[in-house]
Amino acid sequence: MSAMRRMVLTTGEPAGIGPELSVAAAAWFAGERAAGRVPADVELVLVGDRDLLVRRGGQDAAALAGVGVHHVPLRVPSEPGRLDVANGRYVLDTLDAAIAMVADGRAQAIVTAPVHKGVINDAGVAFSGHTEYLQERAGVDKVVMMLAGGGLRVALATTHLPLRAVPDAVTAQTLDRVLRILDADLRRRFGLAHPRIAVCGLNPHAGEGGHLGREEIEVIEPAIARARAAGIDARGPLPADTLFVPAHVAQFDAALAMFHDQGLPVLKHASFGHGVNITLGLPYVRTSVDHGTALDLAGTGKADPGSLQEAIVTALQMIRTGTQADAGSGVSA
Ligand SMILES: NC(=O)c1ccc[n+]([C@@H]2O[C@H](COP(=O)([O-])OP(=O)(O)OC[C@H]3O[C@@H](n4cnc5c(N)ncnc54)[C@H](O)[C@@H]3O)[C@@H](O)[C@H]2O)c1
Ligand SMILES: N[C@H](C(=O)O)[C@H](O)COP(=O)(O)O
Repeated sequence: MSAMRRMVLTTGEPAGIGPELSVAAAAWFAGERAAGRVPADVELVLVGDRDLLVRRGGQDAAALAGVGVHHVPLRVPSEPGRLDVANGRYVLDTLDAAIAMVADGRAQAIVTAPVHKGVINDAGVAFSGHTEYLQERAGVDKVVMMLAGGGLRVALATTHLPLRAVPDAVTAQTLDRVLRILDADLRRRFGLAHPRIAVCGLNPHAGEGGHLGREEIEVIEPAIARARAAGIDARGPLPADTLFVPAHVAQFDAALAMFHDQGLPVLKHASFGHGVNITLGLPYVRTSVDHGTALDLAGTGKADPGSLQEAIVTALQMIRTGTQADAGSGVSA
């Protein structure tokens, strides 16, 4: 790893709150560095249209002088709260620029402000989310979405899928890969020596012994058994409705939910505005906010910057922990 550690922050959908939060994050970051709470050899580079950032940044815009800005031009002018499909491609341009920077070692982490999935699809590009886009661009067969906040870590076996498609996507192969990636990155990127993973069932009451669905018996239990045989401390399948009660939460380091809205409502209830979305299994660190584009708040200055700040702090911790783990195992990063 080069002496300078660099995080790139993609500034997100231009009509949303991403640009103003990114500039606010730049101001906060510069203050943290000046106060010595962020090491002097850590750099933040914003990726987006420079004029847009200056306009949306308001009084924080002066902070742009203290961080790097990698200019990516808007395709058409952008107004707060008004999506324009012509800028769908702009959003992907910012992601591609960030990917190029981690791919050639200029940066160690990507932090993403929120994008609007719908408008990118309306622009004619099939786009499920950053998670799937980064997986494809990195050329890896699987990554894992995990959100952290409020004392919880919740990973997902499936991500942005119609609910109707979920049971077919919960396969032996998927669970095997997800459990291995989750265990490996909890060790390498979070420094947990023995991660405990609580696995949710898919059906109510984890299938009620097969009376409310057989996925637990036929797919999830065998995957847990294979994981355990491989040295992974996976437990379950457990009923998702009670897995998150406070007395149980202390007994595991991460929960694995079977689908998006099984796990994320719990996490967002516990920590909305301060949670972090993390992609595990990439060859670099990627974190993001726990919220979307909030078109209703864009340009008002009322959006809470907490989650983006947490995403930056988490990315930095993950870089550090990964570097220490690699040094300990003789891998050069
Ligand atoms: N990381 C990401 O890129 C990401 C994450 C979640 C959702 N999204 C996308 O964002 C778009 C809009 O999604 P949505 O409307 O379901 O969710 P949203 O998070 O944009 O908005 C939900 C509610 O939370 C409020 N809110 C959101 N962020 C806030 C903040 N920082 N401070 C204060 N209040 C905030 C909004 O005003 C709104 O009332 C969708 O296209 C979705 O896919 C992107
Ligand atoms: N599933 C995420 C959430 O609810 O916060 C969000 O849609 C972002 O996903 P990507 O990081 O894949 O864009």
